[in-house]
Amino acid sequence: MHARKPLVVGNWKMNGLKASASEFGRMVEGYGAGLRHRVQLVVCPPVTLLSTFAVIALGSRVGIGAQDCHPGTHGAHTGDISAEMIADTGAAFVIVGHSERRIAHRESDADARGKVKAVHHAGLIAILCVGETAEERKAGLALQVIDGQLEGSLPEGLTGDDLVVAYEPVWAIGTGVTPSLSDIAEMHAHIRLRLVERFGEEGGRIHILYGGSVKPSNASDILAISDVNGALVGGASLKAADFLGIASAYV
Ligand SMILES: O=C[C@H](O)COP(=O)(O)O
Repeated sequence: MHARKPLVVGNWKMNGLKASASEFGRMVEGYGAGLRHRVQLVVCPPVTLLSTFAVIALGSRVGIGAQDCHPGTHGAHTGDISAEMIADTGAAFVIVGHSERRIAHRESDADARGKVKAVHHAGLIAILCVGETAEERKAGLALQVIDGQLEGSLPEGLTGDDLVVAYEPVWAIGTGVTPSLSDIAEMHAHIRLRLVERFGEEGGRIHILYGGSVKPSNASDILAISDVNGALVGGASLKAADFLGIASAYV
């Protein structure tokens, strides 16, 4: 059984300017004792806001994460950011292998694996995203695709404590459409099985988040599913009221 607190992660994607600090401040303020005891909140702003958010979050127990990193530690990689640089801002998490990077930036499982390794070496926790396309699901290949992504993206030497897995069906991201509750349950149980095969007992404790059109109105149903240990939230994480509304499903 999963013993740790559930995890609700906000991925701000390419949204947010300095003025957004006040909205984040409202999230931090709203993370009162009632929520803190039941759920861990993490917000992943664009890198330009990482340090600012880390300072605002000080003492609040809201975690901060980045949305991507380079697999290397340093060097001639114009425009890239290393996991160590992310750690230096005070962030503790890094999203890796989001489908918006896998598809738009043609990132492979091998790319994701290199990044998970870098995140691990920097002492941070990787939130590894996996998810099938609509075509793959229609062809009955969803479970197989996720197996391939998990197998290809997890480096040797990783421990379960350094990992969060987020299941995000590509067709559910930003569309308002979600899989049926039974399809989510089937996939999460399948991922759990694979994690236990790979990490043993530790695999039973890894958070498996669901992502894709999570909102306050569907959060209670989705988050009540067995082996759904939290959510990775895009659009609805930009507003404090919506993000806290989703987390409140645990209260
Ligand atoms: O990382 C978050 C996901 O891509 C979900 O985005 P969404 O909640 O806007 O559908």
